[in-house]
Amino acid sequence: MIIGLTGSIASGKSTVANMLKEYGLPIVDADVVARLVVEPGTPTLQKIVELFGEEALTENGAMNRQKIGAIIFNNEEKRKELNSIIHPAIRQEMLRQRDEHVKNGAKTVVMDIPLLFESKLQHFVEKILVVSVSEETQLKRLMERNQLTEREAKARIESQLPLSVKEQGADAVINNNGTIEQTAKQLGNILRNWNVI
Ligand SMILES: CC(C)(COP(=O)(O)OP(=O)(O)OC[C@H]1O[C@@H](n2cnc3c(N)ncnc32)[C@H](O)[C@@H]1O)[C@@H](O)C(=O)NCCC(=O)NCCS
Ligand SMILES: Nc1ncnc2c1ncn2[C@@H]1O[C@H](COP(=O)(O)OP(=O)(O)OP(=O)(O)O)[C@@H](O)[C@H]1O
Repeated sequence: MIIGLTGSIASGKSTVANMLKEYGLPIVDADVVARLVVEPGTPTLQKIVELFGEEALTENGAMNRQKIGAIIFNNEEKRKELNSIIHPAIRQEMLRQRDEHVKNGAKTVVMDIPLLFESKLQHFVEKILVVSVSEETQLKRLMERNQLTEREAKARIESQLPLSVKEQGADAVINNNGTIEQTAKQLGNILRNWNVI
Protein backbone atom coordinates (compact mmCIF):
# COMPACT_ATOMS: atom_id res chain seq x y z
CA MET A 1 0.00 0.00 0.00
CA ILE A 2 1.24 3.49 -0.84
CA ILE A 3 0.30 5.91 1.95
CA GLY A 4 0.34 9.67 1.33
CA LEU A 5 1.16 11.52 4.54
CA THR A 6 0.21 15.16 4.45
CA GLY A 7 -1.02 18.11 6.47
CA SER A 8 0.12 21.70 6.49
CA ILE A 9 3.20 23.54 7.65
CA ALA A 10 4.05 22.60 11.28
CA SER A 11 0.97 20.36 11.65
CA GLY A 12 3.15 17.41 12.69
CA LYS A 13 3.94 15.42 9.53
CA SER A 14 7.59 14.86 10.44
CA THR A 15 6.57 13.83 13.95
CA VAL A 16 4.21 11.21 12.51
CA ALA A 17 6.75 10.21 9.83
CA ASN A 18 9.24 9.41 12.61
CA MET A 19 6.65 7.15 14.25
CA LEU A 20 6.06 5.40 10.93
CA LYS A 21 9.81 4.88 10.62
CA GLU A 22 9.76 3.15 13.99
CA TYR A 23 7.25 0.68 12.55
CA GLY A 24 9.95 -0.05 9.97
CA LEU A 25 8.09 1.55 7.06
CA PRO A 26 10.13 3.23 4.30
CA ILE A 27 9.48 6.96 3.90
CA VAL A 28 9.87 9.04 0.76
CA ASP A 29 10.14 12.61 2.09
CA ALA A 30 9.31 15.47 -0.31
CA ASP A 31 11.21 18.03 1.79
CA VAL A 32 14.36 15.87 1.66
CA VAL A 33 13.94 15.32 -2.07
CA ALA A 34 13.38 19.09 -2.53
CA ARG A 35 16.88 19.63 -1.09
CA LEU A 36 18.45 16.88 -3.20
CA VAL A 37 17.25 18.26 -6.54
CA VAL A 38 18.77 21.73 -5.94
CA GLU A 39 22.25 20.62 -4.92
CA PRO A 40 25.07 22.64 -6.50
CA GLY A 41 25.61 21.61 -10.11
CA THR A 42 22.02 20.51 -10.78
CA PRO A 43 20.11 21.95 -13.77
CA THR A 44 17.27 22.84 -11.37
CA LEU A 45 19.51 25.12 -9.30
CA GLN A 46 20.75 26.72 -12.50
CA LYS A 47 17.16 27.56 -13.47
CA ILE A 48 16.50 29.00 -10.01
CA VAL A 49 19.50 31.33 -10.42
CA GLU A 50 18.09 32.41 -13.78
CA LEU A 51 14.80 33.30 -12.03
CA PHE A 52 16.07 34.95 -8.83
CA GLY A 53 19.56 36.09 -9.87
CA GLU A 54 22.87 35.33 -8.16
CA GLU A 55 21.41 36.35 -4.80
CA ALA A 56 19.65 32.96 -4.85
CA LEU A 57 23.02 31.45 -3.88
CA THR A 58 25.03 31.46 -0.65
CA GLU A 59 28.78 32.03 -0.67
CA ASN A 60 29.26 28.27 -1.01
CA GLY A 61 27.15 28.07 -4.15
CA ALA A 62 24.22 26.36 -2.39
CA MET A 63 20.64 27.59 -2.66
CA ASN A 64 20.01 30.40 -0.18
CA ARG A 65 16.93 28.91 1.49
CA GLN A 66 16.34 31.78 3.83
CA LYS A 67 16.36 34.39 1.10
CA ILE A 68 14.19 32.37 -1.28
CA GLY A 69 11.75 31.50 1.53
CA ALA A 70 11.40 35.19 2.42
CA ILE A 71 10.57 35.94 -1.22
CA ILE A 72 8.23 33.12 -2.15
CA PHE A 73 6.10 33.00 1.00
CA ASN A 74 5.21 36.66 0.39
CA ASN A 75 4.83 36.65 -3.37
CA GLU A 76 2.42 34.23 -5.04
CA GLU A 77 3.71 34.87 -8.54
CA LYS A 78 7.32 34.08 -7.58
CA ARG A 79 6.13 31.03 -5.60
CA LYS A 80 4.34 29.69 -8.66
CA GLU A 81 7.42 30.29 -10.80
CA LEU A 82 9.66 28.49 -8.30
CA ASN A 83 7.17 25.63 -8.07
CA SER A 84 7.09 25.26 -11.84
CA ILE A 85 10.88 24.83 -11.87
CA ILE A 86 11.37 22.65 -8.82
CA HIS A 87 8.21 20.51 -8.61
CA PRO A 88 8.75 18.43 -11.77
CA ALA A 89 12.21 17.45 -10.49
CA ILE A 90 10.82 16.61 -7.04
CA ARG A 91 8.04 14.46 -8.51
CA GLN A 92 10.37 12.50 -10.74
CA GLU A 93 12.75 11.69 -7.88
CA MET A 94 9.92 10.82 -5.47
CA LEU A 95 8.42 8.34 -7.91
CA ARG A 96 11.86 6.84 -8.50
CA GLN A 97 12.35 6.31 -4.75
CA ARG A 98 8.82 4.91 -4.34
CA ASP A 99 9.34 2.42 -7.15
CA GLU A 100 12.73 1.40 -5.77
CA HIS A 101 11.20 0.57 -2.36
CA VAL A 102 8.48 -1.47 -4.05
CA LYS A 103 11.08 -3.28 -6.20
CA ASN A 104 13.02 -4.10 -3.05
CA GLY A 105 9.95 -5.82 -1.64
CA ALA A 106 8.32 -3.15 0.54
CA LYS A 107 4.59 -3.89 0.93
CA THR A 108 3.91 -0.42 2.32
CA VAL A 109 5.64 2.83 1.38
CA VAL A 110 4.90 6.19 2.98
CA MET A 111 5.16 9.34 0.86
CA ASP A 112 5.44 12.44 3.04
CA ILE A 113 4.16 15.23 0.75
CA PRO A 114 3.32 18.58 2.37
CA LEU A 115 1.73 19.90 -0.84
CA LEU A 116 -0.13 16.72 -1.84
CA PHE A 117 -3.46 18.53 -2.28
CA GLU A 118 -2.06 21.86 -3.54
CA SER A 119 -0.13 20.01 -6.26
CA LYS A 120 -2.99 17.56 -6.93
CA LEU A 121 -0.83 14.49 -6.34
CA GLN A 122 -3.59 12.31 -4.88
CA HIS A 123 -3.06 9.82 -7.71
CA PHE A 124 0.50 9.07 -6.46
CA VAL A 125 -0.94 7.27 -3.41
CA GLU A 126 -3.64 4.78 -2.39
CA LYS A 127 -4.52 6.10 1.08
CA ILE A 128 -4.28 9.67 2.34
CA LEU A 129 -3.43 10.35 5.97
CA VAL A 130 -3.82 13.98 7.07
CA VAL A 131 -2.11 15.24 10.22
CA SER A 132 -4.23 18.12 11.45
CA VAL A 133 -4.11 20.76 14.18
CA SER A 134 -6.17 23.83 15.04
CA GLU A 135 -5.11 27.14 13.48
CA GLU A 136 -4.07 28.32 16.91
CA THR A 137 -1.77 25.33 17.58
CA GLN A 138 -0.32 25.53 14.07
CA LEU A 139 0.60 29.20 14.42
CA LYS A 140 2.08 28.71 17.88
CA ARG A 141 4.20 25.66 16.90
CA LEU A 142 5.39 27.27 13.66
CA MET A 143 6.44 30.50 15.38
CA GLU A 144 8.29 28.52 18.05
CA ARG A 145 9.99 25.99 15.77
CA ASN A 146 11.15 28.45 13.08
CA GLN A 147 11.57 31.52 15.30
CA LEU A 148 9.18 33.50 13.11
CA THR A 149 7.08 36.57 13.90
CA GLU A 150 3.31 36.12 13.76
CA ARG A 151 3.24 37.91 10.41
CA GLU A 152 5.93 35.69 8.87
CA ALA A 153 4.27 32.53 10.19
CA LYS A 154 0.85 33.57 8.87
CA ALA A 155 2.31 34.24 5.41
CA ARG A 156 3.62 30.66 5.32
CA ILE A 157 0.34 29.19 6.55
CA GLU A 158 -1.64 31.18 4.01
CA SER A 159 0.51 29.93 1.14
CA GLN A 160 -1.13 26.50 1.63
CA LEU A 161 -4.71 25.18 1.51
CA PRO A 162 -6.55 25.26 4.87
CA LEU A 163 -6.35 22.04 6.90
CA SER A 164 -10.17 21.90 6.98
CA VAL A 165 -10.14 21.40 3.19
CA LYS A 166 -7.42 18.73 3.38
CA GLU A 167 -9.37 16.82 6.04
CA GLN A 168 -12.23 16.45 3.57
CA GLY A 169 -9.95 14.66 1.10
CA ALA A 170 -8.45 12.32 3.68
CA ASP A 171 -8.98 8.59 4.23
CA ALA A 172 -7.96 9.14 7.86
CA VAL A 173 -7.19 12.20 9.99
CA ILE A 174 -4.90 12.41 13.01
CA ASN A 175 -5.78 15.19 15.44
CA ASN A 176 -2.33 16.37 16.62
CA ASN A 177 -3.46 19.06 19.07
CA GLY A 178 -2.86 16.76 22.01
CA THR A 179 0.20 14.97 23.34
CA ILE A 180 2.66 12.95 21.28
CA GLU A 181 1.30 9.81 22.99
CA GLN A 182 -2.25 10.61 21.88
CA THR A 183 -1.00 11.07 18.33
CA ALA A 184 0.91 7.78 18.44
CA LYS A 185 -2.22 5.98 19.64
CA GLN A 186 -4.35 7.38 16.81
CA LEU A 187 -1.68 6.38 14.29
CA GLY A 188 -1.56 2.82 15.65
CA ASN A 189 -5.35 2.51 15.30
CA ILE A 190 -5.29 3.74 11.71
CA LEU A 191 -2.46 1.38 10.70
CA ARG A 192 -4.27 -1.59 12.27
CA ASN A 193 -7.45 -0.57 10.49
CA TRP A 194 -5.58 -0.51 7.17
CA ASN A 195 -3.91 -3.88 7.99
CA VAL A 196 -0.46 -2.29 7.73
CA ILE A 197 0.56 -3.59 11.17
C1 LIG B 1 11.16 27.92 -0.05
C2 LIG B 1 12.28 27.07 0.54
C3 LIG B 1 13.62 27.42 -0.10
C4 LIG B 1 12.34 27.36 2.07
O1 LIG B 1 13.26 26.48 2.67
P1 LIG B 1 13.21 26.17 4.25
O2 LIG B 1 14.44 25.36 4.54
O3 LIG B 1 12.98 27.45 4.99
O4 LIG B 1 11.88 25.30 4.48
P2 LIG B 1 11.62 23.72 4.19
O5 LIG B 1 12.15 23.35 2.85
O6 LIG B 1 12.05 22.92 5.34
O7 LIG B 1 10.02 23.70 4.04
C5 LIG B 1 9.20 23.82 5.17
C6 LIG B 1 7.74 23.74 4.77
O8 LIG B 1 7.37 24.90 4.01
C7 LIG B 1 6.28 24.58 3.18
N1 LIG B 1 6.62 24.91 1.78
C8 LIG B 1 7.81 24.78 1.15
N2 LIG B 1 7.73 25.17 -0.13
C9 LIG B 1 6.47 25.58 -0.32
C10 LIG B 1 5.76 26.09 -1.45
N3 LIG B 1 6.37 26.22 -2.62
N4 LIG B 1 4.44 26.41 -1.29
C11 LIG B 1 3.82 26.25 -0.10
N5 LIG B 1 4.44 25.76 1.01
C12 LIG B 1 5.74 25.43 0.89
C13 LIG B 1 6.06 23.06 3.35
O9 LIG B 1 5.05 22.83 4.30
C14 LIG B 1 7.37 22.57 3.89
O10 LIG B 1 7.22 21.38 4.64
C15 LIG B 1 12.00 25.55 0.32
O11 LIG B 1 10.88 25.16 1.08
C16 LIG B 1 11.77 25.17 -1.13
O12 LIG B 1 12.72 24.91 -1.85
N6 LIG B 1 10.49 25.10 -1.55
C17 LIG B 1 10.12 24.71 -2.89
C18 LIG B 1 9.94 23.22 -2.97
C19 LIG B 1 8.66 22.76 -2.33
O13 LIG B 1 7.57 23.06 -2.83
N7 LIG B 1 8.76 22.04 -1.22
C20 LIG B 1 7.62 21.58 -0.48
C21 LIG B 1 7.45 20.13 -0.52
S1 LIG B 1 7.31 19.46 -2.14
N1 LIG C 1 1.70 16.54 19.66
C1 LIG C 1 2.64 17.49 19.78
N2 LIG C 1 2.85 18.13 20.94
C2 LIG C 1 3.77 19.12 21.05
N3 LIG C 1 4.57 19.53 20.04
C3 LIG C 1 4.42 18.93 18.85
C4 LIG C 1 3.46 17.88 18.65
N4 LIG C 1 3.54 17.48 17.35
C5 LIG C 1 4.50 18.23 16.77
N5 LIG C 1 5.03 19.10 17.67
C6 LIG C 1 6.08 20.13 17.40
O1 LIG C 1 5.51 21.05 16.47
C7 LIG C 1 6.46 21.43 15.47
C8 LIG C 1 5.93 21.04 14.09
O2 LIG C 1 5.92 19.63 13.95
P1 LIG C 1 6.59 18.90 12.68
O3 LIG C 1 7.96 19.44 12.45
O4 LIG C 1 6.43 17.43 12.87
O5 LIG C 1 5.59 19.44 11.55
P2 LIG C 1 5.62 19.25 9.97
O6 LIG C 1 4.19 19.12 9.58
O7 LIG C 1 6.54 18.18 9.58
O8 LIG C 1 6.16 20.65 9.49
P3 LIG C 1 6.78 21.13 8.04
O9 LIG C 1 5.72 21.04 7.02
O10 LIG C 1 7.13 22.54 8.28
O11 LIG C 1 7.97 20.28 7.75
C9 LIG C 1 7.76 20.74 15.84
O12 LIG C 1 8.54 21.65 16.59
C10 LIG C 1 7.32 19.55 16.70
O13 LIG C 1 8.29 19.17 17.62
